[in-house]
Amino acid sequence: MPIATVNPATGETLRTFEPLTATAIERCVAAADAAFAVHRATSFAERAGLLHRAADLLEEDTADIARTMTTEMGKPVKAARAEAAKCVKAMRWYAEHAESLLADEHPAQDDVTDSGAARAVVRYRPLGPVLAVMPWNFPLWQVVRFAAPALMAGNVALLKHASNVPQTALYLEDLFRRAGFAEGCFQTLLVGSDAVESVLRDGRVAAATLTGSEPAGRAVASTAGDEIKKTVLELGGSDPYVVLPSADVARAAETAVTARVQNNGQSCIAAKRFIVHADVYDAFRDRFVAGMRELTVGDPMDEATDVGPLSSRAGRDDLEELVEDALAKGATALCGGQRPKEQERGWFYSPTVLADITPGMRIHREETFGPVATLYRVADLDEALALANDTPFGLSSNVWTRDDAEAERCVRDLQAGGIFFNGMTASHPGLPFGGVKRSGYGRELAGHGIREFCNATTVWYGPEDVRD
Ligand SMILES: NC(=O)c1ccc[n+]([C@@H]2O[C@H](COP(=O)([O-])OP(=O)(O)OC[C@H]3O[C@@H](n4cnc5c(N)ncnc54)[C@H](O)[C@@H]3O)[C@@H](O)[C@H]2O)c1
Ligand SMILES: O=CCCC(=O)O
Repeated sequence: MPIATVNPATGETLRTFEPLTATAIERCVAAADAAFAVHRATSFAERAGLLHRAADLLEEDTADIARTMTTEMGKPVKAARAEAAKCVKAMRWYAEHAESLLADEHPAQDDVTDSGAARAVVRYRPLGPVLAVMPWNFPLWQVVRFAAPALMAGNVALLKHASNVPQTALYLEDLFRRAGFAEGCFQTLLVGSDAVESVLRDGRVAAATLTGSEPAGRAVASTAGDEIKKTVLELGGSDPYVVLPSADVARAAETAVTARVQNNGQSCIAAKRFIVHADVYDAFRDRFVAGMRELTVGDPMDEATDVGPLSSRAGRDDLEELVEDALAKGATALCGGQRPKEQERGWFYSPTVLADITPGMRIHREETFGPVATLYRVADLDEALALANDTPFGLSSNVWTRDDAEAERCVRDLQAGGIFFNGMTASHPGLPFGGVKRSGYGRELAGHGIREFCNATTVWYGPEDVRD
């Protein structure tokens, strides 16, 4: 795929970029290695000062970078501004909390004594340059939620961003440089995915994080496995949204619309499969479908737009094929089910709700990356949980109930990295984020995220080395 800015609302190619040569990549890896030697020795206070400065600059740049994101991948510009604001918040959160999250740990004195030590501590030390392979869907946020903790821990970053968001990728490098991070601490490699393997095999690169699809995760994890390097994988999701009889159905249906179409439906943690108890099915369906029909689809630069185009022609075509397969096999489109007639250019798809889904349809098991919901009717909680777990993915999940026993049962049985009751899944700097099954492994955000790329080092002092 060429490295280019192609406006998904029009299909027009606006800028193209040459990928870095092998020599230029080598220079970047060498710069990362050199930067790590310096950055790892800085104090938490120094790093926090730099990250706060980056947050301030991003806050000032919000309107411009939001327009760049919208131009490159089509999200409504109001959502792009919200994404930038979330990045500012996460930068400040890690600037303020990293030192305490990575404070030395003190094992129980009994264990210290039993090990023969006078004292022992666990210290979190950085690993080195980390390669970040990132997707286009939240082109700032996906990078910042890795970079803020990584830089605070003393690591440095090499970013290989998705090929359709090169200007956002270059903006990020510039942002960290302007904030005062030393040359080489954060670099954008404008390269195709074919360059990832050799960078990851380089002995100076310590680890990799990938957010993206299952095939990309598999490719990066297998190279990293071969090199015995640490990875974190944040992959796809097909999150269930379960509505049970005790729920506030009106609120559940209203939230369901946002949960499905946020980011033009292209979010890993968007609710995708709506599993509704028979007692409240009709009421939920009618409100949900009405809400989906009311959405404004159109120019993502327009402040009134709810749903813009999909990020690429391939993305729109893949979604369309999933819907057509389902319709051919007996699904019913309660709304949408086709491209909107009003948009002649660009890669738009109408907000869609499909009912009468059966296991033989591709859409039952594959991720729908766009504004398409599948709706299921279930007889009881057992059936809801079985259906919720009948997916290769395990990212997050949503349950609407006011019954504590039902909620406890969901916490015990749902196979997912998150369970959100009476609301929709959303990430937050202070809450760990990640999945199980084919959604990947490892965690981002909170203390879990910052420790992923640290060497938890046991420091053991013998009896003759006693200090106060
Ligand atoms: N779990 C999460 O946090 C999360 C967040 C956002 C997106 N996603 C997932 O990402 C997918 C959509 O994003 P996308 O289309 O950008 O994904 P993608 O896998 O096509 O691309 C992601 C990144 O991986 C690179 N890549 C692709 N194939 C590669 C390979 N063989 N070797 C090395 N690098 C490779 C791409 O160039 C890009 O930088 C969806 O499945 C979505 O659910 C997951
Ligand atoms: O695509 C994944 C969404 C990530 C997030 O909202 O943190």
